[in-house]
Amino acid sequence: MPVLEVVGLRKSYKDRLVVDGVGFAVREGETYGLLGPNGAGKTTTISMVVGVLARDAGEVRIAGRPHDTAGRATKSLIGYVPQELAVYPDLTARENLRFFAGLYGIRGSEARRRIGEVLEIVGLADRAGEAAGKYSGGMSRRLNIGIGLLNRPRLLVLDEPTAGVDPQSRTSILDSVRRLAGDGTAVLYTTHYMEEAQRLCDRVGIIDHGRMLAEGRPDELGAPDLEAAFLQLTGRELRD
Ligand SMILES: Nc1ncnc2c1ncn2[C@@H]1O[C@H](COP(=O)(O)OP(=O)(O)OP(=O)(O)O)[C@@H](O)[C@H]1O
Repeated sequence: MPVLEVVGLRKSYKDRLVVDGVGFAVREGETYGLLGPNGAGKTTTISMVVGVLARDAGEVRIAGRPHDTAGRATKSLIGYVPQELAVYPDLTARENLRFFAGLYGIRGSEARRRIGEVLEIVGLADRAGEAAGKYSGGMSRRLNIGIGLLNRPRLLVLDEPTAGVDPQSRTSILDSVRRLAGDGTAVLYTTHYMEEAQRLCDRVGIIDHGRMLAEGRPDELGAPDLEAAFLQLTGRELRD
């Protein structure tokens, strides 16, 4: 059974249909990339998947159970890292993690253990005592991912985790994703970077104008590489 199953997702803003019948599944240990140009509907899709945005139609199942915005049981299986950073600049990385662990109801020695694990995974263990406001953009992004990992999610959802970060943080983020997937976490992420998706993703879905145009392993999409597949499918380069 997939960790995530999405069927027939639909969303309109006023009269504009921005997500139009999107469906896909992500299995345990699988990294699934949702690819598409600006405005394709990626963020809207994953916002509905995690439940921060109400859907007009469609179904989301997590580990076989229906996921609705009030469903605590399925919510606790998801780690969500949005595009915008959500860390407190005056707190250290460790203090940020402690604060967010508290929100998840993780306290005391369990919180300490979990925070230690997370800092290790995102490669910030040796900088954990520094104020988050002093971090580079890439380090802040890694801290944000760490927050999404505190509850040991079975599904990790990342919105453009490597956009605009320095090469070192990018490598670190991709290593973290590989390691988490290796441990069985299902990873759903969006990216603009085709070459990155080609290397990292077990499967990708190409989305444009709110529709899923193609889906499969990067080498299955019938073009020399993802960049070419994208151009064939949409008639456009990825970044217009
Ligand atoms: N709150 C909103 N109200 C009205 N329109 C919206 C709203 N949020 C998004 N849209 C529109 O819906 C479409 C899909 O947006 P979305 O953010 O999902 O795209 P995206 O693929 O994630 O793009 P990007 O790569 O730029 O983040 C866009 O045309 C956007 O302008």
